[in-house]
Amino acid sequence: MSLRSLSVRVLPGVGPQKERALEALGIRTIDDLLHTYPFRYDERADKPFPEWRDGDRVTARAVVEGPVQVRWRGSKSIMTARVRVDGQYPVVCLWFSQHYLRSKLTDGRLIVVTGKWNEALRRLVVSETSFGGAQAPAWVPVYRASKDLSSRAIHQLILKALEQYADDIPESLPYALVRKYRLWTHREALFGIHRPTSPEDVRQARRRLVFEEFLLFQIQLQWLRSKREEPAGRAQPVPRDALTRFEALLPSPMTNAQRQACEDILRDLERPVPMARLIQGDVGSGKTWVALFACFAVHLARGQSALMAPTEILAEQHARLARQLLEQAGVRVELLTGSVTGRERDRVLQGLASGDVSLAVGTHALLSEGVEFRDLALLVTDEQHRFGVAQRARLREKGRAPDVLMLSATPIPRTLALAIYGDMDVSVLNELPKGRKPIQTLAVRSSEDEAVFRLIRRELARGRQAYVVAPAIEAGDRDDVASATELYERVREHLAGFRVELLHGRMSSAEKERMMRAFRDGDIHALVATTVIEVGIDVPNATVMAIYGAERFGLAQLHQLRGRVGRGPHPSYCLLIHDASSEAARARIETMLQTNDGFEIAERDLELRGPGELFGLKQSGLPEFALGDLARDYRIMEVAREEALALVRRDDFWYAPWAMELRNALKEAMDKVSYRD
Ligand SMILES: Nc1ncnc2c1ncn2[C@@H]1O[C@H](COP(=O)(O)OP(=O)(O)OP(=O)(O)O)[C@@H](O)[C@H]1O
Repeated sequence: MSLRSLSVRVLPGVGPQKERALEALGIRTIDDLLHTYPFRYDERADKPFPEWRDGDRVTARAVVEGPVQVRWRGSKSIMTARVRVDGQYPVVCLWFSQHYLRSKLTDGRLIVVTGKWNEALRRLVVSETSFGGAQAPAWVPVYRASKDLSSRAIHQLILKALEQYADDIPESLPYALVRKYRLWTHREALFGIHRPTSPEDVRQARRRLVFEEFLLFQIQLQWLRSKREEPAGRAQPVPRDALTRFEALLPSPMTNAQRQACEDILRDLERPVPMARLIQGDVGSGKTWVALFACFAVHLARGQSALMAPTEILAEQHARLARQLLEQAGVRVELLTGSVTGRERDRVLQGLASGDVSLAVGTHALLSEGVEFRDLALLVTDEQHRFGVAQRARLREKGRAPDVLMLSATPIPRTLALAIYGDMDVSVLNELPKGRKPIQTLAVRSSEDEAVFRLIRRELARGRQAYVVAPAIEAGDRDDVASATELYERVREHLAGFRVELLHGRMSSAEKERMMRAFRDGDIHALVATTVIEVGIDVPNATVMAIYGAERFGLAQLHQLRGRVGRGPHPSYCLLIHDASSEAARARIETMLQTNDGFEIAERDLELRGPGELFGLKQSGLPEFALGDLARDYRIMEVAREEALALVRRDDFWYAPWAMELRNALKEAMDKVSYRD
């Protein structure tokens, strides 16, 4: 009999009413019940007596010092006894309706009592008693309850089900996995999570159940991915020495992380399935070089690449770098954006169609009508362009199932990357190029921002440039602009003699781009801006990032903004000007002062805010796990992913008996959750 089809009605004491109450909590079967997990455990602190406070729930070892008295109020009994706690403190214990314990409370007997301390009466109202010196369970699971069903009632039902059906709980994981990771069996884990005798029980039980949960999730992702890989791509004949030849073009050596990512890409290109790889890099870690290597390798294999940026100015920036590095090796690079028109556009289109252009750098314009490649083999895009089905179809028309490389400008914890992009392979750039000067981050109270201006003036006088970011305002654009304008006036006063400009969200994109260009070219000394400052903009001469209202920004945003400086040979500064009063705001600023590492910051962000909040992914299919926690359990996610990959690659996974229970669990999970494409 499968517990998945056994109704909770089989349990003694569950009639129609309880059945309905359980159903309201989503519990229909014994299997549902056993997999209803506690959301916390109430710890029974074993505090020494002098620390007991009125109302505390405490557990104590005590010796009975007689006399035991029982009084009756109607049908209810009240029993009291004098005991000595911890061998020293005399206390009166009180039991309601537990007179049946009387015969056990013999003089001099050691008992362990748990109850609530009443300071005024100096009495402990006992709810649980154990004998023989055994330790009472220290952790009591607490379940999400409803008004019809208390946590305690749910726990009782679960314990009954566990006792009655323990032998019918199947082992869902293949034995080899259970052994390899020394996991508890499914049955042991259920006992551990619902009836722990120590924190270690809960830890082991969780480890096993989270692994299983993540494994099921990853198998689904891998399965989706294998479907996606069905339309065969092609193996690209990249020469063995491609990486060496690329490195010879560079002004300085690649970081180890960059080289590793390039090797990952080479391996992908050589496989006949289309590449789907995400480059996860911290700000300034040099993602563009890696992307350009991929384009170069494809060029050597006689294919064409397209590199798509979210804005024209970023496309220009990439095109310039691509020309600098690759043209000397005979790679023809062209820029194609909305502003490229007329004869110039015709010339570029012709080059793409004939195959003379190996690398097209541009914006969305690359996808528009009339843009034809002779043989588009690689598409490099920004994370923001995560393609929908329609776009993918359009691309397929332009090339034959091209390889795809995606760049992510926001470091996110690896776990989350795996969870969100589990259908892609991930390379991480967690290392900055040598010779970067660390950015000095300082927190300044807004009333003391004179110091900020002193520092900016000093830097500008040295020929450097500065960004000043105006506070983000939730109320909307209008206030945003007003506050930015106000700040702009102040900055102008303080920086008299320098050229200061204002950039805000209500300017047209052409105006914004013009302004950014002027800043990039050094024609503007200080740029006051709302958060429209481009992600990814690379102005190595800028050395100050002053952020007003820093308490209102999220950690990821602060880190992105800070990443706009420290990109050249000069020492740089990030000034967080704030009026932080809330605990959370202070924690964010503190984190920024402590570390420059984007991945660490992302982890902290996740801890402080939770994944749903951080990425607004509630609707977009980031699954919510019953037990697993992406912030805490990322290692388990990594292992689960490897194992899932290995499993789905085995032909017999889909029919062999050893995987039957796992397939059943998978089917159940698939029925419950639906994923985005
Ligand atoms: N290994 C390296 N050694 C020295 N300089 C490098 C190296 N790799 C990249 N650079 C340079 O570092 C700067 C930052 O690189 P890039 O713009 O690719 O960063 P990024 O990873 O895209 O970061 P962001 O997301 O902050 O824009 C560029 O000027 C680039 O030429």
